[in-house]
Amino acid sequence: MDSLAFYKYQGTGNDFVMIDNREMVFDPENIALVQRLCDRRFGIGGDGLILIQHKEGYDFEMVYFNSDGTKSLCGNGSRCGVRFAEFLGLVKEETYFLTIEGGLHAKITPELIHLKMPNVKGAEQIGRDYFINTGSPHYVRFVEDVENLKVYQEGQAVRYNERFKAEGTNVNFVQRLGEQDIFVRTYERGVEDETLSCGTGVTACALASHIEGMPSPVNIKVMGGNLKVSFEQVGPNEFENIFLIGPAEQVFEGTIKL
Ligand SMILES: N[C@@H](CCC[C@H](N)C(=O)O)C(=O)O
Repeated sequence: MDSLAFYKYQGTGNDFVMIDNREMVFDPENIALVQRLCDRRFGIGGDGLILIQHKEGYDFEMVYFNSDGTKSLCGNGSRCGVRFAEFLGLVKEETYFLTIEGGLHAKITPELIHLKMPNVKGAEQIGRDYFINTGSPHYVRFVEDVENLKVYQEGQAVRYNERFKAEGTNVNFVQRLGEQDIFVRTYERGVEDETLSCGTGVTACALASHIEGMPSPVNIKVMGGNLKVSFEQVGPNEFENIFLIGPAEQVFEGTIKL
């Protein structure tokens, strides 16, 4: 293989290199290649890389890598993966596909992807902050002025503290804007920087906002656009029927020399 065909997708500014790997043209063990393709100077550039593969019992399998080659559940990446699967002709109005967190359902419209997220059990309160796993681990801190916050510095201070430095955590800063509206900025582990949007992150922020009294659905402004999260509370800090809703689009396609 001396060149590789790729597509580029973005979901509210969270951007991904997308590879049609139904013929296994890309070795999922080749982490150095994931890192190189995600590099914004020496490669294509992206917050992550996604392989779309055949999988029996599912419409497709989505293998997600952060830009450093580590794996986790990616909400925006899943929404973009569904849009790419639609482009490939694998799915139409709805889909059931395999992720690192098991099978997920999604509904597809021309404008939006409605992704059904894994159920959430438990939200840990740490002082006035929260730690919630929505498929990926998320620290949530409520702040007064998120626009002027030093997200990189404040995010790193939590991500590399004694508790989180080994496994890592994503760190979200949330400002309440209205009755059902919040503004979120996220420092992502695995990218080790602020990204313009994080789907599992805004999901954690919507649930934390609900614990603080906000009803579902929660409208979320992020640096790269707008998302919505709806959910049902079924027990103390237990949530089901969680939907992450937002746009996902193809930006360009190309071929890269290997
Ligand atoms: N951008 C993602 C989250 C990707 C995983 C995260 N960086 C981690 O390693 O936990 C999203 O949209 O959910």
